[in-house]
Amino acid sequence: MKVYKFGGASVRDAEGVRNVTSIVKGAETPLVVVISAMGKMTNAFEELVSAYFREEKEVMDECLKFVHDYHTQIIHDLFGNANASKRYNEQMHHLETRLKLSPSMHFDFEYDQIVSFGELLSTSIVADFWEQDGVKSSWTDVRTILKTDDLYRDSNVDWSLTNQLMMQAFNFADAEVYLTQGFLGGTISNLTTTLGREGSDYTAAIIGHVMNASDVTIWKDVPGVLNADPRWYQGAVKIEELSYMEAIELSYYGAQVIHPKTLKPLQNKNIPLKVRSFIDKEEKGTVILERTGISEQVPVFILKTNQIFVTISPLDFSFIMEDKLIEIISIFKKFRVKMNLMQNSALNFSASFDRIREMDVLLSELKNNFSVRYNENVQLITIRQYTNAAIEEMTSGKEILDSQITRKVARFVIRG
Ligand SMILES: Nc1ncnc2c1ncn2[C@@H]1O[C@H](COP(=O)(O)OP(=O)(O)O)[C@@H](O)[C@H]1O
Ligand SMILES: N[C@@H](CC(=O)OP(=O)(O)O)C(=O)O
Repeated sequence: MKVYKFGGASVRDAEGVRNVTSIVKGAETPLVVVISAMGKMTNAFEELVSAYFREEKEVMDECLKFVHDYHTQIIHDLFGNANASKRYNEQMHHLETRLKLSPSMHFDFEYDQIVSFGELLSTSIVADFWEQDGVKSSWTDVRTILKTDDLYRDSNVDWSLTNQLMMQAFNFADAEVYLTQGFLGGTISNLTTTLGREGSDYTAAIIGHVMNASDVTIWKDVPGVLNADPRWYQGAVKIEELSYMEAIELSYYGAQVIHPKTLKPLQNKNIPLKVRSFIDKEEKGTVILERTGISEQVPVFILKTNQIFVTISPLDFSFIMEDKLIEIISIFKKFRVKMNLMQNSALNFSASFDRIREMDVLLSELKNNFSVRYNENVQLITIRQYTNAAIEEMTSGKEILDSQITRKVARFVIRG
């Protein structure tokens, strides 16, 4: 069997849904199709859940209207009638009922219960459209078969339970194509969880792993994995073939095209991952598989923007030794800070990480025992297979706050 994953950009409007439908119609079966929330709906749901949590009724209503209008426009364009998707109406009803309850005090829990509707709504619309358009498929609620712990917003998969439930559900007895949601999971008590932002690639890999897929394809708005994000770097070139190891490194350093958790489940069973374009369907894309050596000798550039760069030093002029490191890292772990770069010297520990919601609380906790200096809005640039020319191109005329250079990789924290 095969797994196809379509992200938000591929289903951001009715034309996108039709395009995805035509790809699925031309696909080899048996097939499991994983779909994310439409367009940027997860961001819209994040605003909705924040308003809900703060009990700001007017903002909530505005957000909900935005979500509803966005989807009904697509339904209208697909079916010629904005009220034509029964499954959408049912899910919308569940969402509205949920929003009438008072929120608990657990933001991450509430986040998952509400933001998950992005995927539930999108797959509902697609399922109804496929029914009308003659694509025989079965809509599956992934929360009932992809079981996780209750670490809301970043849940961990229970592989043994998932294996058992998923194998039973995707048995291909009743359908040749299953349609399900990316990004979501469910606890054993049937509460909704999410796998972390942009986690639908990971869902496809989990399904591929459990079902022993022959391959997994993630359909993107780019021709494949390029040597840089084309939105940022003009003249980016496609990489035909990558080893799992290289791909893991790229996603680890922050190349947004593949979610970092995606590669491991596939590598463990030697299942190739294809990255293909839903725009240019003739394009072969990039294949990621077991291979030795490095692909092409082009430098690969990875940019992470909007970073916080913090330098932490003990108040009493003591060295940064293991005990201090443990203390600092425990605080970071508590706030779920994902460090993208770290460095230490005799008296300082520095790290670059993505901004978090509770930034002020994190800083004040660190300040209890350390002196803390930080810069906001910095860039972290990673160059794999760097050359002097590539370093010059990325850093010339810029203020470098920190750098790390190893045999294969050069990394720079740059102001602004
Ligand atoms: N090395 C890279 N190669 C290709 N695309 C990249 C790379 N780095 C970043 N990107 C960006 O990743 C985007 C696709 O990922 P994403 O938007 O997360 O897709 P989806 O929402 O479909 O999962 C592309 O539009 C591109 O701008
Ligand atoms: N909708 C979720 C999950 C996801 O992976 O989406 P996409 O495939 O569009 O990146 C998010 O935006 O985080």
